[in-house]
Amino acid sequence: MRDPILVINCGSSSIKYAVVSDAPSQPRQSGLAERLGGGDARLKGMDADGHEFSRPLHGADHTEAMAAILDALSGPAPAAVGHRIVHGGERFTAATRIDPAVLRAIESTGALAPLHNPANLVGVRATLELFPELPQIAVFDTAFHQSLPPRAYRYALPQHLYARHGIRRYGFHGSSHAYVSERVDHLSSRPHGGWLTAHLGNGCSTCAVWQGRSVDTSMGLTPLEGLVMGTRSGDVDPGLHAHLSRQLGWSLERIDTLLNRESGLLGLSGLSNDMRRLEQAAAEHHRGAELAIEVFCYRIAKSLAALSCALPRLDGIVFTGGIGENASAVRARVVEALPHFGLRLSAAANAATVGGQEGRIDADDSGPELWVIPTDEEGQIAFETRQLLSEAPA
Ligand SMILES: Nc1ncnc2c1ncn2[C@@H]1O[C@H](COP(=O)(O)OP(=O)(O)O)[C@@H](O)[C@H]1O
Ligand SMILES: CC(=O)OP(=O)(O)O
Ligand SMILES: [Mg+2]
Repeated sequence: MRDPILVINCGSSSIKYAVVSDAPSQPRQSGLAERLGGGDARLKGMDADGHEFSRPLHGADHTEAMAAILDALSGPAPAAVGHRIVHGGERFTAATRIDPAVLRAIESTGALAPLHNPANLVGVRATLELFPELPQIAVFDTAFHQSLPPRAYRYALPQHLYARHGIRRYGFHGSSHAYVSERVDHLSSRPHGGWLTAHLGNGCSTCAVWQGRSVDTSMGLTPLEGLVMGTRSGDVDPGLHAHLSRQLGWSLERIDTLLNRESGLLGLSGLSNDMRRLEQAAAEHHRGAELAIEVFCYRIAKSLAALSCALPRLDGIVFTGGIGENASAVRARVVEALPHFGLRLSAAANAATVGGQEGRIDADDSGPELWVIPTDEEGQIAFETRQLLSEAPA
């Protein structure tokens, strides 16, 4: 039996890890190294015995944080490692065992996910060095969306850009959308239905899922398209780039930094990319925070309404990710901004479903269902890792 699986989710400024066992009674060993590169970098987590720990990382970068994580692991040695890789391009349509050729291919798609793929590879290299004998599996954010039809994945650009350069919409957060859509199919009285899933974390995306398959999603060629995010703008007029370049003389690097790191909730509010901070500030009538939350919610509703066109029938909406699981006021505003969908939110259930609770938050059966389902990207990555290894034993 391939157990347990070490899952590494190496992000732009943090690394999450989990040791996922098939034995459900065990507490899951997991943790987070955050604020990497800063003086206040920390590693927090829970060990194999269920004890919580927190230690300073003293300005550690990704490589040093990976070493600290591998050092902190306790309990049985992992049997395999599953890595979250954000961009798999058109080449990777499913989880794939990592070898030198696969590593080179992931490197070459790095330009399409500059905040993510280079960081993902740091995690891969560190575990390859520490566990050279273990199978290492790449699980791609893009893979779940490979079922998109051409009408959803093609941009209205000349054909050769797609045919020769792979310029198309790919979609991301696939492990999260796959997990919550499968879970709602299991929990709901309307299985195998049409669901809209909203993953609202630091990165945010929506997805339309019909009978277990992704049929459209809000992110595109890169994880910048679509919703307003923590520091990413989401959709802007494509003419903005030329305008900034011609009128303000901005370089491509400057524009890229603006759209990926200085925009979104942070840019709109002028205060923070953190929804908790913005909710506090809005309660004290901070105008920027109020506007940032208003635009954030409206854009989610607009995206859900647009994606509903991809579904023959709408059975319900699922909220997930740090904001989707906790910010009940955001969920209420999104539902309010969709007045034509017959949604009926239960204010009491909505307020009570926070802090990792799973549950239905609609008032009755008269319209589409509303759900909060805490995501489990690590569990989904471990599941796909195990599945690949059982299909193709080492
Ligand atoms: N209790 C809460 N209320 C409102 N927002 C929250 C709460 N807890 C977490 N968040 C928000 O969730 C976001 C981070 O989501 P998360 O899914 O953890 O991010 P990541 O994409 O890094 O995994 C932040 O904006 C954070 O403020
Ligand atoms: C793809 C993406 O946006 O990922 P994250 O939410 O981890 O930044
Ligand atoms: Mg995330």
